[in-house]
Amino acid sequence: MKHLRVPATSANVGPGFDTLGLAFEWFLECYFTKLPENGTLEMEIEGFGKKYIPVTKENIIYKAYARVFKYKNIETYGLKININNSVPIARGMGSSSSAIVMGILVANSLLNNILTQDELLQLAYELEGHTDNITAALLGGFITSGVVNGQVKAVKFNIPGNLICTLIVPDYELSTVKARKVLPSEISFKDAVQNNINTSMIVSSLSKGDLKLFSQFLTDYLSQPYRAPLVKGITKIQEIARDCGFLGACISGAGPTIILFTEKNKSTDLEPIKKILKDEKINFTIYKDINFINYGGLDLLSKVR
Ligand SMILES: Nc1ncnc2c1ncn2[C@@H]1O[C@H](COP(=O)(O)OP(=O)(O)O)[C@@H](O)[C@H]1O
Ligand SMILES: N[C@@H](CCOP(=O)(O)O)C(=O)O
Repeated sequence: MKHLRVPATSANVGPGFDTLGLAFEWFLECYFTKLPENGTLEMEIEGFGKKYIPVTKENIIYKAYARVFKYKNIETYGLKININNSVPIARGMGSSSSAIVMGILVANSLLNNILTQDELLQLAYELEGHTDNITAALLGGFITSGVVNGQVKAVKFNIPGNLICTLIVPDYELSTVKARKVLPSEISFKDAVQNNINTSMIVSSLSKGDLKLFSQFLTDYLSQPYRAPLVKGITKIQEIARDCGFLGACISGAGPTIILFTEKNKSTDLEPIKKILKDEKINFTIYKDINFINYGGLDLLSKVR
């Protein structure tokens, strides 16, 4: 069996809609091997989604796996795969991208690394539809990405060692498809300019490790104003996040998870934030002191026996 881990990810990082991503030290994990008969599948899932994620060829891990064989015009190898999913689903932590990247990397591994990094990125992007999560899941770190002439391009930066986060994961799901439907087709020039400024300052401050500067440019004018009604508590939490000792708060990916960026070893107070969530009548789980990683699924494949 081989063993693979693919990180969960947080897309957008405030204003960087569809272009910025961060990889968490938090994984979708699997053990897999080739079965003798082509086209067969034996799949088991533990963890989040165990009760409702299909263990059939409809599973997106398998769809991504099969896509690689189709792309290379090779008959799909039989697959036995045991999945352990600790990534909350439809919460804005990139679960679908981790699943797609896993399927592609499993296929690539069984095909003796037939694909280049560019091909891996390209196939993953075509299945997911946006580049921010899949690039972070594949390569890790802090990623800027985009598509030019149909081709995915990504630039990776190391994440400052003193940047960690706290995640507030509500008990309700919000699919990325639904959260994209509320976005407008146009925004004002003023908002576009401010978003432009904020995104470039997030990239430059994070790449230089200047967390103070980073904390001042997290406001998003592209998606958050329209998604706020779907992400309970976000506006009020953002207003008080810095007073509570955090660097700032934003929606993780398409939500509904709220990410509170934190400087390591700085004291923070979650109580006022919990009160806001309580007033909004939200059930949630808080994950404190989550680390980021500078490696991705591409680096995390190992042969265990
Ligand atoms: N481990 C997994 N295996 C198979 N499918 C998964 C897995 N994780 C997520 N998915 C699929 O991805 C969907 C959620 O994707 P999406 O709405 O983009 O939310 P997220 O923010 O979690 O990526 C789920 O409904 C499920 O179909
Ligand atoms: N840029 C996308 C990111 C979606 O991330 P997810 O973790 O919610 O899948 C968006 O904001 O729609």
